[in-house]
Amino acid sequence: MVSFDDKLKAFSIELFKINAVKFGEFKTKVGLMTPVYCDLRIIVSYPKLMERLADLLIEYFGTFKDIDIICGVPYTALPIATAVSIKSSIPMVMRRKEAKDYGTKKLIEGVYNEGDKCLIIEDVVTSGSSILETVKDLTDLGIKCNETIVLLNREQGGAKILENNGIVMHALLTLTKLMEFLREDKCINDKTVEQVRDYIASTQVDPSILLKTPSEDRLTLSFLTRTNLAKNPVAAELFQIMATKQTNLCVAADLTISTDILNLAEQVGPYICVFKTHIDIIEDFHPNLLKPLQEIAERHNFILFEDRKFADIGKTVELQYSKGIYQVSSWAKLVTAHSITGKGVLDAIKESVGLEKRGVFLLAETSAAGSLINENYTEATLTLAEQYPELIAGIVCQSPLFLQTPGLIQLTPGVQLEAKSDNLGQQYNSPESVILEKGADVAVVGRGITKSAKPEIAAEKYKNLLWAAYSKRLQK
Ligand SMILES: O=c1ccn([C@@H]2O[C@H](COP(=O)(O)O)[C@@H](O)[C@H]2O)c(=O)[nH]1
Repeated sequence: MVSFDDKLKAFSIELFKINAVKFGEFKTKVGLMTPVYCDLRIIVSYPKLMERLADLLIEYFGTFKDIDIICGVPYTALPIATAVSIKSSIPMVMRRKEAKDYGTKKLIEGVYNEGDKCLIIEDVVTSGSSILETVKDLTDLGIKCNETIVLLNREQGGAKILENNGIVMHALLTLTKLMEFLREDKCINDKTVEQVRDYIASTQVDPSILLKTPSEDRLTLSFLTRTNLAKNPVAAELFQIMATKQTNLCVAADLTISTDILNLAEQVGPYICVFKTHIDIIEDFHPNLLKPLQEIAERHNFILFEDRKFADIGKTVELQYSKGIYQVSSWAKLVTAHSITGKGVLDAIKESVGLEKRGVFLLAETSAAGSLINENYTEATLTLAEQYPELIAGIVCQSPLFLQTPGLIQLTPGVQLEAKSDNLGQQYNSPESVILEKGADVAVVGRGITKSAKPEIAAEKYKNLLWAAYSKRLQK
């Protein structure tokens, strides 16, 4: 008789053969490098393999006697849960990621009763946050979720995080076990195994981060937790950079000579998460500036942000964003826009040619004294932002707005230690006050750094002050 381990090994090798598990150098959706990539969505194209997976999950889990329903974590695990449901005859419910905006607005489809015990099915677990999101929607309806069965545990801390939230994880495979099977079969070599092992050790997720539920006020959630709540991909990348580099400092590189811009990027690169430009103030601008600037951004892991403040009719914004000498859409992952002309600006940025991953910060308030923006305008700007969840990375503002939308980022300019204002209406707050009182996630510092004799030392100082204030905010 074939042992369970032998069946699991044969299944693992099949996964490798269909490229559901790959080894090499891959970029994750938040821009980090990983030596192993698992894409289990592909199993839907291999019905026999899907059937084997369902059989293995059922055999591994053992008795279903205490389970009333099963639920797959959307989307990859939905077909897996369907196969398990058919084979085990345990009814399934289905979770929507977003409530429909018509009809019943139900988040959980299917038949269930309050008090039902639900087994959660997932394909791959890293931090466990997707499982927790599904569990939250189920428990809100009175369904009990204490166990999950998953195909692959990436061993990056997810099991502990789930345990902290009262969920026991049963994993068919760990990354270690999978690599063992593949090495035995000579699909991968010792060096690959070493690389993945080092990667696992260096990318452990902090188990304390997901103790709080994602619906909490954004000011109480860590940037790492908020990575999973961001709907815009650049916002997710930015949260990840902030958490990894421990910086929420954006430098405003308002310099007018190309070499000064490049020198500044190099000097402050290690301390910032965002490099904000006004590209049209550069006197000697030539498109040749952009490649080295992007190279520095890549090397120091920060995001290029053109503070263009688009405000024209859609057609003109389309041209300003993607044409002309600056070709902003080809290099700036983030841009700013005014909401004054309404939807057209956002439709233009969304539809234009350029980088695939792009995000917009909408300006809802300004740091300028005597600004004509009023409360109604700010409110209307937030309503407009809600209509473009996948495009809007965040809001530029001066007060703690959108507290219940933790996937959005608050960017606050007007930060300096030395001055309270300049002679043209700019108003400054201290790093501590913008984070703790004004609700900023990312603080923009321009002249406080660029006018300093040693910008790298000033940047390090602002970085430390801003991060300390953010850490204090989390402990409140
Ligand atoms: O309300 C706003 C929106 C944008 N800014 C920009 O931030 C920097 C601030 O530079 P400092 O030298 O720190 O004053 C600058 O690029 C502005 O265009 C802002 O100040 N206020």
